[in-house]
Amino acid sequence: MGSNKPKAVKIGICGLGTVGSGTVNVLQRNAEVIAARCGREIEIVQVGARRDNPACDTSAYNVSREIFDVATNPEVDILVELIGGTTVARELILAAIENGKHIVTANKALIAEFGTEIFEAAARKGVTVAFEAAVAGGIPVIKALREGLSANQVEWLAGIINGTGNFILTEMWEKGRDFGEVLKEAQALGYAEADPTFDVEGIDAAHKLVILASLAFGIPLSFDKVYTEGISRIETTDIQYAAELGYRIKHLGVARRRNEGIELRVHPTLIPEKRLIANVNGVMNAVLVKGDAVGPTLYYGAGAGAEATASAVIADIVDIARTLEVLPGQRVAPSGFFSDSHCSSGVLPVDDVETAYYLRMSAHDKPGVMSQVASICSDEGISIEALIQHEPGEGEDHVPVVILTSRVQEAKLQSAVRKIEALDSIAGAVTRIRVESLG
Ligand SMILES: NC(=O)C1=CN([C@@H]2O[C@H](COP(=O)(O)OP(=O)(O)OC[C@H]3O[C@@H](n4cnc5c(N)ncnc54)[C@H](O)[C@@H]3O)[C@@H](O)[C@H]2O)C=CC1
Ligand SMILES: N[C@@H](CC=O)C(=O)O
Ligand code: NA
Repeated sequence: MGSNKPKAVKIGICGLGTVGSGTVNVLQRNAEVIAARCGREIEIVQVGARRDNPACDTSAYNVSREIFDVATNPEVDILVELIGGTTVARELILAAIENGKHIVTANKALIAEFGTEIFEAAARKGVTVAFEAAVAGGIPVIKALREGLSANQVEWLAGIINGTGNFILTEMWEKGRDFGEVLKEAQALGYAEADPTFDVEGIDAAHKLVILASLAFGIPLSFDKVYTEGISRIETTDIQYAAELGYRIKHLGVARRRNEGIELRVHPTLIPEKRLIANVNGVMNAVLVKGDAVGPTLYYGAGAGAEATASAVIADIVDIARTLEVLPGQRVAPSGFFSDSHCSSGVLPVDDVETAYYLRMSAHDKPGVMSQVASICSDEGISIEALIQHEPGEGEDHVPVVILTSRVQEAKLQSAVRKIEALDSIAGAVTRIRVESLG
């Protein structure tokens, strides 16, 4: 009598860096439990890597120095792309799809910028593309949005979605460490992107935000429309003033549905310290999603790192393995929506966005300065909700002044700041950081 056990699913892994080696290690260590959950074994039939990585043992596998061998290997059911970037990775994935392979990738840049092309190619070939590891590392937030929250109209989402950035801000706040030194540590720990500018200038978070927004609202992937600001200009002084006012500074991605369109923005943000998300530290990420039916939900976990990310990569492999024999139309679509034109809302220009603001300026220590600033704010319809002004230091004639404003439209805030900076009694530029209550 023959066995009814389904045949193993055969995977090819391309890229043996941080995530690739983590994936090999977790697949080896947890092979039994993964196979039990999957209903079949997962067999690595080929690894594409320029060189071996001492962090994992691939001696039992067929290792090719040419990753495109994996895309053409007739044995491979699923190609796992872990090389990163948007050039070779795009060609590799399109070649693999053309050869009928399913795809698992951790590559947010690629999905955010070329996802539409890749999903269309996959749909034509009846294969699937899975990318849980692309957003918030090990947190199953893509699955939550695509499946767990499918009954909801998502009203907004906000997340700490870059582990490197959160690690840097946390170390600056908790230990007063220097920005550059902490970034180097994040690179050594394998958290940072190949080009760490992506982490510190908000580009990586913007990639992730457009993926989340597309899944949440059914809008096209629109990376070019995200307002993007990073953490590179955050100073320890601002972290300390924010704390004095009862806030933490976090780098946040925000996507909000409004009647006029969708807000898509990533930037440093003051968040009231009593919010759970304000206390998400180190490499941890968290995503808040507000659905009309379920209300607010929060997803928390490691946003980067070898095994945390491997956890998401392998969950995608398991998902595909479970539905290998299912007809393509019966699988969950990569975008979570079967209708292409689910939502026609456009992305709003940042000038239309309304938030409260933290402003820090250096003011001449003489009477009347604050009334000039207050009068400029009032002319733009801005009220001052809180103010910090310390005594000047010995021999100093300028003092730092910190203001928390009411909610104000971006364009009006910028106009007020220009007028404040033009005052003789204000030295240099005004530091501005948005404030979100997330209530
Ligand atoms: N490191 C992390 O914590 C996370 C990374 N990701 C994503 O996972 C992907 C991989 O990231 P890491 O493992 O951190 O990068 P990595 O730089 O550690 O590993 C990439 C590997 O791919 C190899 N590679 C690059 N181009 C190649 C080519 N043309 N042929 C053969 N090998 C090639 C490199 O030699 C390297 O070993 C990226 O898309 C990244 O954004 C996603 C979530 C978390
Ligand atoms: N560089 C990224 C890695 C995970 O996506 C980060 O720091 O979050
Ligand atoms: Na994830």
